Amino acid sequence: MSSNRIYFFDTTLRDGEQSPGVSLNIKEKLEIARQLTRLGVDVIEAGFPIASPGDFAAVQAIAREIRGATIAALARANQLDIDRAWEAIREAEEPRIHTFIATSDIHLQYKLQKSREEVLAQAVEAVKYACRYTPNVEFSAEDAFRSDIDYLAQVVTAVIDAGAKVVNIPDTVGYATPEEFGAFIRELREKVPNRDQAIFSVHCHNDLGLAVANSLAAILAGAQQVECTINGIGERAGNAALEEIVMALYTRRSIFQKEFRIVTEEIYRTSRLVSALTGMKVQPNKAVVGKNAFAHESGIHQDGVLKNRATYEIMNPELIGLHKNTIVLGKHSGRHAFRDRLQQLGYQLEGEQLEQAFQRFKELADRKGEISDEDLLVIVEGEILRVPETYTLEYFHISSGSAVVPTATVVLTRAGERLEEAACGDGPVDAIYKAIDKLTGNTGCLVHYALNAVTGGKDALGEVTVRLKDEKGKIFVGRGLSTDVLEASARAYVDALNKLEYERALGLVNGEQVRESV
Ligand SMILES: CC(=O)SCCNC(=O)CCNC(=O)[C@H](O)C(C)(C)COP(=O)(O)OP(=O)(O)OC[C@H]1O[C@@H](n2cnc3c(N)ncnc32)[C@H](O)[C@@H]1OP(=O)(O)O
Ligand SMILES: CC(C)C(=O)C(=O)O
Repeated sequence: MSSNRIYFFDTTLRDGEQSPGVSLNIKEKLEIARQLTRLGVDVIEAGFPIASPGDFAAVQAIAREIRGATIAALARANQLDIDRAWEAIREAEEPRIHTFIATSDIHLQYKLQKSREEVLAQAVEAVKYACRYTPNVEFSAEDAFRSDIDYLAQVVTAVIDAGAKVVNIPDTVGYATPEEFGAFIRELREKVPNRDQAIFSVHCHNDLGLAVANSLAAILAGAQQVECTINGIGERAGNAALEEIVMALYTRRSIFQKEFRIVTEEIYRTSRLVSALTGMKVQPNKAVVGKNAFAHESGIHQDGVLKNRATYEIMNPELIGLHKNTIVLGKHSGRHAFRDRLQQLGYQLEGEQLEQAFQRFKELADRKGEISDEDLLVIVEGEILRVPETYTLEYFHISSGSAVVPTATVVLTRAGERLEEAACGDGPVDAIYKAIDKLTGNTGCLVHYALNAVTGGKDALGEVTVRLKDEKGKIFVGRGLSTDVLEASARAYVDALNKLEYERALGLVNGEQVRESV
């Protein structure tokens, strides 16, 4: 283990999925795990297997398929959680059990209702128990930063003695400031006599917008692993954003002098994929991956960049995988040019997937003319993420205006059967959704609807993201893309329903039996 090496522990699929309104199915989780592997993360925290049969199945599928990264599963400090975590990850190339318990007095008193002695004993017991399955055990002291540092040091020393190979020090509620957190990690390390027998890790939340700054301060203070998520998604205000930590380490390498194995050129693609699948848009001014991160709007800046990029750019956009392209793709382009551009964008589509994406590209090019890389990415992501279609949108007709009740007629096919219904609504989208509900018998409710223009101009593609909540509260994200926003809205809704049907078919909705194959 090089002392200069920083290990990236990605928890997009666990803490990231704890973002309100986010729910990923197995196919989506696998797709993200594959991309995280290409990105070069050291550890993928695939989920919390005890949480639900769906979580268990997703962690197991990732453990079975992914090679080249450690696969971690979260478990509370008890035998049932640890057994379940191990069962899910046992087939991984490099499995890791990640067990945790809180160490702050506020958590002990109110949440766990246990004394310090009891929690210390439970932490040690859990680590010893997990070590019966694998030597690769990580222990997290939840709410570590608000814990008494001498007690925390006692717990950390004891779990290392019990066999933990990684000890994680979270700022669970994002309370720390960088100077404080750096000093905290430094002091803690000094107070732990067996510190050299484990990797020290940090896990920072972003409640005060300081998660990345705190993670970097911890690295300077001796932390060797950082836990983070793509686009910084996660519980409440989110986690430290992986892409920001990586680019800070790279761009300011004279300060940090750290090595890591992240392939920076995969950052942009990973960010897009996670945003597309979770339905969580990246804000335009977000560092590194925001739409405006490399855009220069004002004259003085443009003049400077034209003369020398370094005047206003501290990072080369190509470093994160953002390429400018001069070849125009449009309705006269063929499969070779299409496939070639996809390869440049990092997608290797073959066979049926390539054909479907190509057909979709042609349909859009017919309506839109020039297709940009942004448009292409949306098409490809849609294709990769497509679940088997229970319902296919064939046709819809809208009657709407300022003085009429909006009415929609929708035609879907289900297993070759043509289904037709009409409904009125508060607006045209509402009317379409009511007609689809009648056709499919959907009783879930729409909890989120967002319309986003993929590129600029009046022929911009409209991308609609919806979140549909079923009777048990499970969320299904659907996406639709079209130059016509009503069509994009209809497609997004049908996509969400198809995902719901897909999970039902797998037996993962409402805690039913889990089927073996995914
Ligand atoms: C900081 C973090 O991000 S931690 C991870 C948070 N993630 C999640 O919670 C994922 C989703 N969670 C779930 O699906 C559920 O909460 C489950 C399945 C894990 C547990 O569900 P339930 O058994 O119904 O318990 P519930 O969530 O209501 O309460 C948590 C219980 O775990 C206990 N607990 C909390 N943390 C720990 C821990 N690290 N070790 C042991 N016990 C713990 C609590 O004290 C409480 O116990 P009690 O029932 O004796 O009061
Ligand atoms: C379980 C731990 C690592 C966590 O998510 C936190 O403390 O925020």
